[in-house]
Amino acid sequence: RRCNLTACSSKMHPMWQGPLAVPGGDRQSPIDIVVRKSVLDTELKPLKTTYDPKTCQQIWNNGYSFLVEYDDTTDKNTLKGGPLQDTFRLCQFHFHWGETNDWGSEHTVDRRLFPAELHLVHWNADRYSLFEEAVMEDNGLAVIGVFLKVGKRHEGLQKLVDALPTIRHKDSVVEFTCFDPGCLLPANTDDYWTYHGSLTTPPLTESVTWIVMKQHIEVSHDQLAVFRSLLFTSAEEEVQKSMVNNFRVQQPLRGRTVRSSFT
Ligand SMILES: NS(=O)(=O)c1ccc2oc(NC(=O)c3ccccc3)nc2c1
Ligand SMILES: [Zn+2]
Repeated sequence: RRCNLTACSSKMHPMWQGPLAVPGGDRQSPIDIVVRKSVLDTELKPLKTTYDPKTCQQIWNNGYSFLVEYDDTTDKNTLKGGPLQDTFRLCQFHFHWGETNDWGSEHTVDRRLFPAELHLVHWNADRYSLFEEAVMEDNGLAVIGVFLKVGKRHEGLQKLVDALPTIRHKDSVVEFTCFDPGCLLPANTDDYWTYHGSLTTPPLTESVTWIVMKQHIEVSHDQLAVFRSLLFTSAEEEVQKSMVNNFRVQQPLRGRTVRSSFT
């Protein structure tokens, strides 16, 4: 079970002890997806992703998670279809995880926790010219969420895992090329839930169309353990803090409907 709020908040990074909800925020993320309350929408199309591994640029520790960043100045990495009317460009992907395999995901499904969650962050390139503009608009961003379970080793993830010890501290950056983010998607991307929400870390802006995959991916215990070897703190800080429990607690649904692309 996810630790109760007090236990979590004592262990959680200060950032997550901050505002649990944005004042007046009525579409905050993450949420618990109550499967039997989700509504089938037959208009929802299959997702269409096109990613070019050559546009991968760097991997860095931003003090909340580690990010793999892509060149988003062209239409080489796009997300279309699903609930989206426009073409969205991938700018980065990152993860959230716990200190143990018992919790770590941001979204939950019928209160079920996963040890980690992948977020592929895209912005609406049909209407805006930069992420920074799109992040302020209610149809500006689309984030694909993929749950991770502990099981067999994920071969595609290993190249990324091997780079983590080189970015242990906050603000460390290394060049990272030729990585296909598509290898982190589950085999079935036709089955997903979608709802209107927000970024789950500051600035918490309510500009995200969330697309949460029903099918999870598997990574090995050892691969996930390397995530936990990262640090929230920069090299200069005297007290080093392990980067774990970098998830936000679930937010009120506030009457929103979660749609499903499947029955
Ligand atoms: N956990 S989350 O909701 O997916 C989430 C939360 C907070 C985020 O801030 C950013 N910023 C950029 O990607 C960015 C990209 C390009 C330039 C500047 C910023 N992405 C986020 C995703
Ligand atoms: Zn995230």
